[in-house]
Amino acid sequence: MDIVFIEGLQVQTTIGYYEWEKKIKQLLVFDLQMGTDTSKAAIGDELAKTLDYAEISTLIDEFANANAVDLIETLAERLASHLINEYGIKWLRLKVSKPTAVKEASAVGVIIERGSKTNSSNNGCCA
Ligand SMILES: Nc1nc2c(c(=O)[nH]1)N=C([C@H](O)[C@@H](O)CO)CN2
Repeated sequence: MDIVFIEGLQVQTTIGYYEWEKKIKQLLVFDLQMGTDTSKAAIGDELAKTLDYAEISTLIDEFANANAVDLIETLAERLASHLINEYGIKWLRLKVSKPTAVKEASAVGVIIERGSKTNSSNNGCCA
């Protein structure tokens, strides 16, 4: 399986459990790996046949700003689900970091993996 990735995508948004957090914007950083077959785009040199990382970066910014939630777990889960449904992604790994949340740490956050890397056309054998 090939991967299209986005690393260090910075998004300012409203996120947090505490009341004071609901009145401000804070920095989130997104790292995303999406399993795909990049050869389909490479054969004809066609953007339409791959996952457009620029389009998906814009989508992540808009999604985070349209979905104010308490926990980064909730944002990560909803975003992963949206990407899988919208782009037919079979497997993804999403890291959401909140760099300013704990002053003693450079970043805190969550990493989730959804879907399967197994190629369904070979009956689960020998991925
Ligand atoms: N596992 C998590 N722990 C915490 C979260 C979170 O989203 N997931 N959020 C907070 C607060 O919003 C915090 O960021 C305020 O500094 C605390 N712990």
